[in-house]
Amino acid sequence: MMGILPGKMVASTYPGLMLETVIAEKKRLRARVRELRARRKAADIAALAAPVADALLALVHEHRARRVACFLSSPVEVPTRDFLQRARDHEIEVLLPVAKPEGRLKWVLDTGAERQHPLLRVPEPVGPTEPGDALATAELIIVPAALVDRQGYRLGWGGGFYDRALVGRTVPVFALVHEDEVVDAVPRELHDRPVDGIVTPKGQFQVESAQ
Ligand SMILES: Nc1nc2c(c(=O)[nH]1)N(C=O)[C@@H](CNc1ccc(C(=O)N[C@@H](CCC(=O)O)C(=O)O)cc1)CN2
Ligand SMILES: Nc1ncnc2c1ncn2[C@@H]1O[C@H](COP(=O)(O)OP(=O)(O)OP(=O)(O)O)[C@@H](O)[C@H]1O
Repeated sequence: MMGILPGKMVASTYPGLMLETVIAEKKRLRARVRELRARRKAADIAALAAPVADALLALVHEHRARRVACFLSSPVEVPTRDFLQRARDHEIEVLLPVAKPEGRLKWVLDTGAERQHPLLRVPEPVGPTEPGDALATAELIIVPAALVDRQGYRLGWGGGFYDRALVGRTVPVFALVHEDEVVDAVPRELHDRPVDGIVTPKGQFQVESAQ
């Protein structure tokens, strides 16, 4: 198999795959997840809001976190707004991401105000961005994903936003996905780092430790 990066290998659950193959496979999987998500019915997604809020709140309490990072779900993601409302009621601060064009995330404390991102198909919070490395002030980080595998390797939407934001983080990071988005193996590149746990509407799971 020849290509633009011949011979560059990837340490992965897909041993021996060329880097270009991993990238193509990630692309194929993202398209597949997009397709499956587009088929989900709004009522089915709405029914997940309360159980997910329970699961996330339990996680926050378990970690005794007073400030967490989460995200404003799109209409096809696991819904987060019930959780955000309950976090507000419990005086738990939630940092929400704003995607900047250079590929970085900025963080805004949740107040309930939001708007549609002008280019991406996701909502974003409205409010002042927190200064400095705001994510470093979160005691627990909940991240979106297209897929996550049982070792905690996640596939995002290819922007590298979370890959960059999570470099060097030491607090627990949990991926929030639909139940059928937890898979056996996600293709890995060297920059990919596993999350510590997974939350689905069925509850939370610790990931299997890497072999
Ligand atoms: N709700 C949410 N907010 C988020 C993200 C996310 O994945 N979900 N992000 C993650 O990096 C950042 C924004 N960057 C993004 C980059 C690409 C796509 C994207 O291509 N999305 C797909 C599928 C959308 C969906 O499932 O609703 C698409 O537009 O086809 C989305 C967000 C920060 N905020
Ligand atoms: N730590 C990093 N620093 C700089 N660039 C990075 C880093 N991690 C990943 N990238 C770049 O980001 C791009 C997307 O990476 P990848 O396909 O793993 O994204 P993803 O995990 O799907 O997206 P996200 O992290 O936004 O959820 C790649 O071009 C990659 O080189």
